[in-house]
Amino acid sequence: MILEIKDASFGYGKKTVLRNISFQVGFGEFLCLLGPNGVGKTTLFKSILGFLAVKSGEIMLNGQGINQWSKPRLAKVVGYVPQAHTPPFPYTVLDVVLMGRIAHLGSFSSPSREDVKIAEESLDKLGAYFLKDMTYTEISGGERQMVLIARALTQRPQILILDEPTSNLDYGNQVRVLLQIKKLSDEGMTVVMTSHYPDHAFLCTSKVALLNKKGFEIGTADEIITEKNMKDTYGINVRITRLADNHGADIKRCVALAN
Ligand SMILES: Nc1ncnc2c1ncn2[C@@H]1O[C@H](COP(=O)(O)OP(=O)(O)OP(=O)(O)O)[C@@H](O)[C@H]1O
Repeated sequence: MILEIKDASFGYGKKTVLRNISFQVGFGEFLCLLGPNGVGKTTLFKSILGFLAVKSGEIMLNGQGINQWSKPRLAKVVGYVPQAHTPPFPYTVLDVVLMGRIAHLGSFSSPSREDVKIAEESLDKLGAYFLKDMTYTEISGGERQMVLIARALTQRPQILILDEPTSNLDYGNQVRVLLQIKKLSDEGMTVVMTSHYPDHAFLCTSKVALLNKKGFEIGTADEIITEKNMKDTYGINVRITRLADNHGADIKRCVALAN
């Protein structure tokens, strides 16, 4: 799926949060959106999801403006992983993951055996199958995050939007989840996520967009994650270092300096 933002401005009522943003993410691309707290990352996502109208410009999916997409049609193709939340009812984990199939079910129909199989496979892919029969309100924040990602995978979307998908995860699960998402993008899914960690962008993404007071910039991780850009964006000194992985491939890392 191709997501295209054309000279769009975003905001609430009279308040404009982001101005004149343009970018494109295509089949199999994985875009990481970096930027400081409050810069407008979630606002951009709300607009892509159709929850918030753009103030000007256009958001297109496969060449068609999203205002021409019906809500049910959008719900089938766009998967969204919000920051972890606690629902008011004590559903089982499997029930929460099965909610990812809702857009594919007819009115009043219940999930089929195939739907349950897809939901179980999604949990399994993330190493979270053991949570299946637990009560969603009684698992940890990180476990809930895994369940929300499994719910989005169960939807089998064409584009996956993730708002800080690793924010509650331990060090190992952060890497496992990112590599799993990268696998989906390698298989052709379009992925857009936010992160507060430049290293996540180095690890798995094909494009990086940087939002800061100076504006908006997009390119490869190597082009965008520079010592100057990180200083301009986060106000801290960093050093970008290189090392080799177990196969000799080059990996970059962004290291914060104490001075
Ligand atoms: N419903 C709302 N009505 C008015 N202003 C809002 C609303 N939601 C967010 N904002 C404002 O829009 C700006 C951008 O907020 P947003 O949540 O998009 O930032 P963000 O980049 O996702 O931040 P974070 O990294 O902290 O999650 C902030 O100034 C915020 O106060």
